[in-house]
Amino acid sequence: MTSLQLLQLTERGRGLLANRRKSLLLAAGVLAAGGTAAYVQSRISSKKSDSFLHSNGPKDDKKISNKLVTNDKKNTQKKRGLKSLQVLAAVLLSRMGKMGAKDLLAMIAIAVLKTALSNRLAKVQGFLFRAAFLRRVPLFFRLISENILLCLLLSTMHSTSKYVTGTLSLCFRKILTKLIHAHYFELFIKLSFGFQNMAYYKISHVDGRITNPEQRIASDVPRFCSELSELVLDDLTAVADGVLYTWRLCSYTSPKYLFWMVAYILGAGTLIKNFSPAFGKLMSKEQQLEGEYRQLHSRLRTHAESIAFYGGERREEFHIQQKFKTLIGHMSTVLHDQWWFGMIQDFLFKYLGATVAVILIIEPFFSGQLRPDSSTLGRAEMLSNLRYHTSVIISLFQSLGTLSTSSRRLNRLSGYADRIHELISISRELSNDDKSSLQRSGSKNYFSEADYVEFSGVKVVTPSGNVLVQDLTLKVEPGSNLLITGPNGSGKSSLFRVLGGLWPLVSGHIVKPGVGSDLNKEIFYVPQRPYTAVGTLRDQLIYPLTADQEIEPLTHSGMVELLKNVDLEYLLDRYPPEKEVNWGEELSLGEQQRLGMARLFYHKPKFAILDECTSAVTTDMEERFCAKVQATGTSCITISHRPALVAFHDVVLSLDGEGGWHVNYKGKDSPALTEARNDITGAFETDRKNDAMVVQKAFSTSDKVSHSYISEVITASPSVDHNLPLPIVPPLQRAPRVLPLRVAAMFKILVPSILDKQGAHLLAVAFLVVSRTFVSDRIASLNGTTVKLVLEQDRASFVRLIGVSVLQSAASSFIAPSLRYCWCLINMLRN
Ligand SMILES: Nc1ncnc2c1ncn2[C@@H]1O[C@H](COP(=O)(O)OP(=O)(O)OP(=O)(O)O)[C@@H](O)[C@H]1O
Repeated sequence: MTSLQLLQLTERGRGLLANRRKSLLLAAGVLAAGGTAAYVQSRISSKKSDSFLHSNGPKDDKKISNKLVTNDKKNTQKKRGLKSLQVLAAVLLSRMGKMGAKDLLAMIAIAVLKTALSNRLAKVQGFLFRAAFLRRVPLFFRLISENILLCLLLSTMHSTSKYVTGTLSLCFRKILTKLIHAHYFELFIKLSFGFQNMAYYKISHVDGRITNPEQRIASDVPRFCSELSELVLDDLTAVADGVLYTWRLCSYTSPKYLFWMVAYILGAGTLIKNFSPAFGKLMSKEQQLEGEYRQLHSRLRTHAESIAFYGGERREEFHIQQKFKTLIGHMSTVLHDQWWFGMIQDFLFKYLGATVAVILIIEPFFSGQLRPDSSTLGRAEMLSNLRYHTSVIISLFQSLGTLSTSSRRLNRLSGYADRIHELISISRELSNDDKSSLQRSGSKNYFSEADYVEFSGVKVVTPSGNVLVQDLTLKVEPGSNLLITGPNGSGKSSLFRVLGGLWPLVSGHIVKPGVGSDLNKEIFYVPQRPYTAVGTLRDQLIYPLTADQEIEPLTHSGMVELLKNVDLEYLLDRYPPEKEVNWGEELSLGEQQRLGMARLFYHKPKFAILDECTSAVTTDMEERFCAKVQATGTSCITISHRPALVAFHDVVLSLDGEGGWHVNYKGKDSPALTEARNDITGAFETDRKNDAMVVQKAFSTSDKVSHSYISEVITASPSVDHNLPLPIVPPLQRAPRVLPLRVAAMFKILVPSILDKQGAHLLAVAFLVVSRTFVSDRIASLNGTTVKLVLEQDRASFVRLIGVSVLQSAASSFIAPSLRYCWCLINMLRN
């Protein structure tokens, strides 16, 4: 122990052993008192819960059961959060691969290097004191250069650690996002079948347990990953610091210091744990509200045109403002909780901890256990040791503090972990449902494969439990065409949701082509609300295939042919072939529907489900489309309210909206169907008229009305005399204002804005920044005074100084979190 060589034992110091005994006794007393207090507290709480269980009267029972349920809920939620965190950590560790392992190893290396460099820096700074005290100029300059080099290395380590934390967080994000996407989108393979699990659809449209899954994927995952990797780095650094500084401290003086420190940290940690708000729950709710707020904005964007035509912006703004207000209210609560809790935490672990550290280092000099040598060299050594060991003990306090606050950070992380884990589990559960509906071929309700479509005893039930169709039994042979009619909301589209596997098949048996293969190969769905994908015109036609999935690549002449079928060939002149266009915004609704029809001609499926997909196109186009589809050998299953389409179908299924249904077969029980077809097809072939032509003709016969109105307006308007000179409007002129007037105008704007909420916060920030500078200056001067008092052995002044130091610690621990709080409030108000 070289550092002790210059610190001699005094007369009073000889009673060190006796003092140690006293300290041990005191420590044992503190522990016993703490244990008794904890025991008494646990007895009281168990008595309370006993009294909950053995209460009298129904009112009491209700209160008690409510309380128990709330407590149980809180505990289960907390436990569930921690369990989710464990699961996600295990997933990340097992899947992070070589890159993640490299990052983790780099983090460990950085943590060790940082600790070693900081330790060396503290030592060099101690040596600097000694060199200055002994006036050894060359040594001083050598130490200064080493100091600069160490600072450079430390700053390099700092930014490298930030970089590695970022890459590790990115690696975690990739793993989690891939895992979520796997359940959210991907096909699963069963025997030779693949089957779309469509969890992305079911989560939002069927299941209802998760709202805003996109918020969880796009916001919760990155936040969780970056906070987790930061926590890993901080804890690794704290462990490396803790190990090295404990060893350094034990080699400097008795392990009693360490004991006191650990006792202090444990005590403070327990105190803080009892105060800590439920940050996990708060974070989870914040993300939920953020998601809801974001969703309202994306709804506004999607329906901007309709809202603009309705002039509904006030109403939409009101909704969005309400949601924003709720979000801001919650965020203010979180900020407020973080503020007061950060204050207590900073006070106990940072500032008061540093003061306790200084007392532990200096106290032996006053108690006489250690005394500086009276020689100049002895004093210089003492200064150097004091400087070094003070930073050792402060760093040790900080590392222990970091470790003890990890539980709070884990608690916060568990909020995110719970939401992510829930999304993964529900997606997995929903995809497993699909698997089981395939596997249940022995049971009553299942899908099987054939080249026709058949429903046997199928029941269509909405996710909310309403029965739309009861025991439907119907067969559609290839080459036959089915028309489905019925009032709005009777379940026409829902029948296809069940056929396509979007909604579960609760009862009955469905036979269809392409079970397990891509549904659109055999049964192609053309919806009423057209969908245009991101990409070129060619991409629209081959959707959902991509260029590399095409079996027969679509040539330019093929594209012309497809577009001609739906009168859209002009699009080829309007848009260059490679141009990616926002088709949903640039094409009219009818054009989009026609593009959807052209897509059907490209895929040439066995069955086409046409769900009112021609509602926005002209009737002649609709008829031509139906004829063309049938000519290509595709069987149509059409939902339509237009009687003209009856002619193109052999079977009509009518739903009554109350669970009942009725089937009419052409030529069998309804000759009207055949007649209608003959009539309409005849008209279609002989006298096919464009709707636009019909409207134009009708309009031209009534042109009297329109002309009379226009001519009335023209005759009522005053005539313009072109020779009359126009009046000259003088340009606006402003006399330049004098400086005092300009300053006064500026104050007129500034004063009210300073007096409003944001101005008050800005003033508070300015005040806090000035206070922080003042307090930092006072603390620096206190450190200098401490050394002076040790040299002068002025114990009374030292005790006073410690009192002042505690006050300043309290001030510092108020200032830093308050600054953060005010700054966040300003940002929130600015948003
Ligand atoms: N995700 C859902 N959750 C609960 N109910 C739903 C859901 N989707 C649809 N429904 C309900 O199911 C009923 C049938 O809807 P469906 O879309 O099948 O009607 P439709 O017969 O096609 O009507 P339309 O002729 O207006 O297109 C409606 O009352 C609708 O409100």
